[in-house]
Amino acid sequence: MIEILNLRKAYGRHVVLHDVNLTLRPGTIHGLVGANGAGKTTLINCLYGLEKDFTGTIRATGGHAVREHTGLLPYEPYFYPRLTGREYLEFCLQARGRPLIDFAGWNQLLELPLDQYADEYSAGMRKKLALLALLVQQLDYLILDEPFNGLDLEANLLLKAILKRLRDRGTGILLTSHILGALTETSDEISVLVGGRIQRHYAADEFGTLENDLLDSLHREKLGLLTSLI
Ligand SMILES: Nc1ncnc2c1ncn2[C@@H]1O[C@H](COP(=O)(O)OP(=O)(O)OP(=O)(O)O)[C@@H](O)[C@H]1O
Repeated sequence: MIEILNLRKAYGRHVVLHDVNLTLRPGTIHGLVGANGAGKTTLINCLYGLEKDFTGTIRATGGHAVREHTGLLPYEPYFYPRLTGREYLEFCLQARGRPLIDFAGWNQLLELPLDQYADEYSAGMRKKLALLALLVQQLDYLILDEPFNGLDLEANLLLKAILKRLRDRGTGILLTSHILGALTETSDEISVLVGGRIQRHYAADEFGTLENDLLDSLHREKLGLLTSLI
């Protein structure tokens, strides 16, 4: 289990995260939803150790550093120039001290041209390669920032199936998405981040009210305007 307790992060005088508490359990998909600028990426960066300057506690059971057993899919994966997809996968395994494997079986899933330069891939292919690199590492936890964004319909459907299978095999997954349906279809629980605060935590049997709650909390005034217009 990974626990975030009373996380507070500021950039200068701008407090971006206010006393955030969140738990990521093994065998669970935890969705994180929030408007642009709500603080999702900052939360992920603190969780993964990419931001150091925060207060609060982030701890994994067993006393391991979160990063030891956790993979991150960033919003926009970056690849060094002149590195093929295959070399990137090999680099990721070597960086974790894992033995090299034959990627052929794994690549039947995502069908990437592994011998082309990764920085010449399309946006969707780049996301698939970053995902494939996480899959081959067989990590205990995954943090996925907008994994569905940029993927075609086929890959979206496949990714949902992959995430559910990983969850059933015990992986704990933290997932952000602006596509509410993608979150409610895959997640076991969803936290709503508003202005850097966890506004509410929803269990799966409460997802039915989530869309209307969000509409009301985000757009109450506009909904009033809509009623007067239409
Ligand atoms: N390096 C930084 N320096 C200063 N302010 C930052 C920095 N990174 C993020 N912020 C601010 O922190 C707030 C939260 O940003 P963050 O990227 O975490 O939001 P987000 O929920 O991931 O948004 P989006 O859905 O648009 O990706 C924003 O107001 C942003 O301007």
